[in-house]
Amino acid sequence: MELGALDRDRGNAIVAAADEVLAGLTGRYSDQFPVDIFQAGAGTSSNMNINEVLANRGLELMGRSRGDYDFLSPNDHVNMAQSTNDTFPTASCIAVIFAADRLLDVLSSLSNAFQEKEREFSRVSKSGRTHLMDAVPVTLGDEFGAYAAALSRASHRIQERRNDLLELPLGGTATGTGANTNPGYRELAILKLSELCNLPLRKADNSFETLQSRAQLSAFSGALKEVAIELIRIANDLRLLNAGPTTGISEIGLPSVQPGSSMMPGKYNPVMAECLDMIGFQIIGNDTAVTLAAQAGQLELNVMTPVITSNILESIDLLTSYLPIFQKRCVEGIQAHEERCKAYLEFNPILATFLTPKIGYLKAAEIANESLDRRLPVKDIAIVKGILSKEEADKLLKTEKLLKKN
Ligand SMILES: O=C(O)C[C@H](O)C(=O)O
Repeated sequence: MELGALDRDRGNAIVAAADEVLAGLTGRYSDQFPVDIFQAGAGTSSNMNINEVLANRGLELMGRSRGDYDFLSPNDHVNMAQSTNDTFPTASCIAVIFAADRLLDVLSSLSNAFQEKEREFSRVSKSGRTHLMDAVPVTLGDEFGAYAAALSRASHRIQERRNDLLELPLGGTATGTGANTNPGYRELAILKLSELCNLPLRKADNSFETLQSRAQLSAFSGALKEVAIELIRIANDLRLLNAGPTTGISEIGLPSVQPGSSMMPGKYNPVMAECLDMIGFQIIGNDTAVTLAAQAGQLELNVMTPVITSNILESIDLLTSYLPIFQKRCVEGIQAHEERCKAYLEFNPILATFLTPKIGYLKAAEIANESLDRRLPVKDIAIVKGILSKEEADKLLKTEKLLKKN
C-alpha cells in the first residue's frame, strides 16, 4: 500500500483480516488451518492456506462473498510481492526467535538453580571419579557448579545462533532476485516487520543464499542438540550419584516424586531425570531430521523448511515446558549425603597421589594397593609403615590440599 502497488481499500481489508485471524488463531479461526506439516515442499500449502483465509475474510469485510477472487485474490493481492520461498523461512526465523527467547529464560533459571546447589554443597568433599574409578577429590559443589557452567555455555550458543536468525530472506521472492516487487519493498517490508515484532531484523546480505540454504536454522537446531547433550549428561550423573539406596553410589538423594515401581514397594526411581533423558533423545532425533532436511537444498531453494521449523519448535517446546518442572521437582530438592561422601573419601586409595611429591609414584602406588587390600585409609598405612610421620601425613593430606583449585 505504501509503495502504491495495492489500493487502500483492498490493503486495509487484508490488514483488518490479518489482525482478526491473529487474534482468533486459537479461537474463531482455529479450524481454518488444516494443512499438515508434512505437505508440499517450501510450505506453499501453508502459505496459500493463510492467503485464502485472509482473502475470504477481507472479502467479507468489504461486503463481498467468499470466493470472489476477481475482486480480492489470494495470489494477486494477499500474496503481492511475495513468494512462499521468502515468506515461509522469514516466518520460521521469527517463530524460532520468539521461542528461543522463552527457552533462554528457562535455561538461565535452571543454571541458577545448579549454581545455588554449588553454594550449598561447597563444603561437601567427596571422591572424584574418572573412568568411573576413584580419583583425586572434588566437592559436590564443584560438580554442580560445572553443571551450571555447562548450561550457561550452551545457552550462550543458543543466543548466538538466535541472533543469526535476524537476517531474513524477505523480499527475495521466489529465487532471491526480488522479482515482482517494487523498488524499496524489501527495505520497507523488513522495517515494518521489525516494528511489529520489536526485533532488530535485517535484510539478507545475500538473498540467494538465504533461499538456497537453511544453515542458520540447522545451526540453531545444532545448538539445541548441544543443550540436549549437556542435559542428558547431567541427568545421567544425577541418576548415578543417586543410585542405591544400599547398593549404589548414593552420594546424593533426588526428591521422591512418585512410587517408582508397580510391583516393588518402597522403591523410588530417579523419574524426573529419566524423563529429561527421553526429552533429550527426542531433541537429538529432531536435530537429525533437521540435518537431513538442511542438506537437501537444491539449486535456488531448500524446500524442506516446514519439517525443519516444526522440529525446532517442538524441541524448544519440550524444553520450555519440562525444564521448569525438572528444576522445581528435582534440582531444587537434591540433598547431599555427606556421611556417605565422607566415608568413600576416607578409604579412597587414590589419596596416595598427594604423597607422591614426598615419596614418589611407585612407593605411593604400594600404599594405595595396601590401603585397598587392608581396607585402611592411605594416611594410616603411610604412618604404620613408617614412611611418613603423623605430622607429615597430616600436612600432605589436609583438606585444603586435597581440594586445591588453581
Ligand atoms: O509457493 C511459491 O511461492 C513458490 C514455490 O515454492 C516454488 O518455488 O515453486
